[in-house]
Amino acid sequence: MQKTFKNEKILFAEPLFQCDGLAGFTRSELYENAIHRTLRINQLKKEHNWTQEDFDIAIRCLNYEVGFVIHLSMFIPAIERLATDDQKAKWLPLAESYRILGTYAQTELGHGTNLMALETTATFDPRTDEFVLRTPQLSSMKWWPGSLGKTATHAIVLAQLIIGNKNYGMNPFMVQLRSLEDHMPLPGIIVGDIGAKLGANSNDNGFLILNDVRIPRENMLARNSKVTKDGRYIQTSTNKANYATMVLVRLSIIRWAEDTIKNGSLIAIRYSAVRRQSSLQAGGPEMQVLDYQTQQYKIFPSLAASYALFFTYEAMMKEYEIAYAQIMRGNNQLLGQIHGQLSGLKAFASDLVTYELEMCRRSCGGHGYLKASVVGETLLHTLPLVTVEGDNTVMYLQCARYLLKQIAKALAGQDVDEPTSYLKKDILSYTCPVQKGEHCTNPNYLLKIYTQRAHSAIASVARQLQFDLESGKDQSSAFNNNLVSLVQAAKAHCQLCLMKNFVESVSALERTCSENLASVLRQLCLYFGLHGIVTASGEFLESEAIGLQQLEWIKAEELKSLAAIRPNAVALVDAFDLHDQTVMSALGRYDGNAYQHLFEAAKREPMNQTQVPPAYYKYLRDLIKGQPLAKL
Ligand SMILES: CC/C=C\C/C=C\C/C=C\C/C=C\C/C=C\CCCC(=O)SCCNC(=O)CCNC(=O)[C@H](O)C(C)(C)COP(=O)(O)OP(=O)(O)OC[C@H]1O[C@@H](n2cnc3c(N)ncnc32)[C@H](O)[C@@H]1OP(=O)(O)O
Ligand SMILES: Cc1cc2nc3c(=O)[nH]c(=O)nc-3n(C[C@H](O)[C@H](O)[C@H](O)COP(=O)(O)OP(=O)(O)OC[C@H]3O[C@@H](n4cnc5c(N)ncnc54)[C@H](O)[C@@H]3O)c2cc1C
Repeated sequence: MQKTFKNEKILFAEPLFQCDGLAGFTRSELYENAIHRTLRINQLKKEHNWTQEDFDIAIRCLNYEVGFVIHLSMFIPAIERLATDDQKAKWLPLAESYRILGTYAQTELGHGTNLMALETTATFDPRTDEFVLRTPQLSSMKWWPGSLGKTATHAIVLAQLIIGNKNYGMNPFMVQLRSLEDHMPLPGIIVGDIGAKLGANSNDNGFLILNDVRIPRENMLARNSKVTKDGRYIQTSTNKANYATMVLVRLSIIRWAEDTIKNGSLIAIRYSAVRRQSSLQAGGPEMQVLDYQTQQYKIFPSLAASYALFFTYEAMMKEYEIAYAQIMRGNNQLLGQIHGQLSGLKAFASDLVTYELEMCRRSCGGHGYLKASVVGETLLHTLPLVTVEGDNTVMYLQCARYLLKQIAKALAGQDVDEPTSYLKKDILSYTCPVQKGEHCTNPNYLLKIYTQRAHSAIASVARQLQFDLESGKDQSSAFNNNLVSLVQAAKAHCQLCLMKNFVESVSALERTCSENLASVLRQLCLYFGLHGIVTASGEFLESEAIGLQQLEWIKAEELKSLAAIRPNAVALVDAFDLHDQTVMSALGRYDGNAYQHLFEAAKREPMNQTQVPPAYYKYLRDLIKGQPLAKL
């Protein structure tokens, strides 16, 4: 799955990267540890001539529990995408050498989704050839940007550009926040951490108030638009190009989701293989809980999702690289496609993973509630992915907006993008591919069912929108009247994408891998397809892609698939080739000694470092001895 990290031994030989000790760290300790880790990985990269890919894999091996995440995943990519060549020549070397530490400051206390309504302003002052940055009111302050609280010396601030009395919309500005001498905030800058979060507390997400902060005109990142000395606004590319960084991060989130669900399914399956509980025959030996059909039903979806997301990330990375290369040459033809695809898939991947991670946690019984099982921690660390880089509902709607455009083109006989080519088909020409039970054992037949369901969902909401408009609703009311169906259509398209990538990737692998491996992957792909239909059976029936008879066959085949996957389940998670220190879980260690590792973790619990707790002397002793308690 993930390229085996040849440098794993080097990384995990150092106590800094051994994860057992993180439990019990305070926020400040987590924060410092994360910074220390990234800088040490950087040193290892130099000492061992690692590539950038090695560096990235090292961070993934640590489950992104590192510092400078936004500096690396947004600040630097934003300079690469939004700056002119001269600006890149100035800022990139400083950022890449950590001489400046950055954040991407777009979201405000009052707005995160609605970028058009961002309140921070950058007003051009032709007298001094500067921009004056201001967060005019409480709701305007930047709020959430990672590393903003205590670390960033610079921010790419997204602000409304004002020239004279005209607003030219959101543009990016490089703003120094702190002195490079003593790290103190510069004049006009009020900055700090926004406080503890549910998870990811090593990250200092911060707030930023800008009180008439002046920056030189050349600090506006001007690849896509610039302001001349005499105050003229010149747009050299679509202003959507200023959104480019977000598209990249949405792609990264799909891989983040893949990484976390691999961890979750590995822990759940390895633990379910060693956990014995109850027996089916009275007086018989206790069963591995992995042999219960219900346990398989709970955790095999996360196993299938791990592989589905791996194949989808690989496919989308290729699609993104093609689009990005064209966009950087000024050809925005694929911008709408890559935005529509990645908006939807980021939302679908993070929704899928947060749901399946909780199922993995529940499948571990009581021990799933211990931090030492790590599944719960992983879930808390993953929960933000349904919100960051675009709230999932909003992202689905962006995807749906793209799909509506595509189906309109298809119905007008125009060309459509490859990912929506199925919309060219006549919606009435579909026939159910599953005419007998054995058809349900062929992923290609299932793919046709997914295709019809997606096409039907998109066509149906497009018709309803048209009907609402023709019956006199205005555009926004018609849209708001159909948001739920639009989200449903986007999800249907995304689930088709995952199934298509899974089927195509397995058929490509079949040409080179052993038949044994091919049959295991085919089985998992089939299960992924069957399970997806069963869990959304209402939509598939509504689309007439299947009838009740087909659903009955599919449900039966899904349960058969569970038994077929069972013999290979542990091997399929071992194939992730994840180091114990990456998984970190006492329940998911390669050696299977879950109880021993749980007990070792309990012994490391700080409260166990003394036999008698301080509370005994304060409260319990007198209580136990029947002596009256002093006034508390
Ligand atoms: C090297 C790395 C190593 C180590 C790092 C370690 C780990 C990193 C790994 C992964 C990193 C992952 C995560 C990091 C963690 C957290 C990061 C979180 C950071 C953030 O959250 S940053 C803030 C994110 N904010 C948003 O996403 C805002 C969401 N809102 C919007 O995007 C927009 O408001 C909107 C799309 C909802 C609406 O846009 P709009 O107001 O312009 O209006 P329209 O809907 O009409 O759109 C107009 C037009 O523009 C097109 N469009 C919109 N967005 C885009 C886009 N992104 N790209 C291209 N085109 C876009 C839209 O389609 C319309 O076009 P049309 O032709 O007119 O239809
Ligand atoms: C851990 C974390 C890290 C972050 N890091 C950064 C960062 O580094 N830089 C940065 O700039 N930002 C960052 N953010 C902010 C993040 O990008 C925003 O929170 C995100 O874009 C969602 O916007 P919001 O918070 O305004 O939610 P809102 O949009 O207010 O969402 C609230 C509800 O309103 C709904 N809603 C909103 N608009 C619509 C609509 N048009 N149609 C239908 N429903 C709608 C949403 O679906 C949601 O249910 C971070 C956030 C988190 C949690």
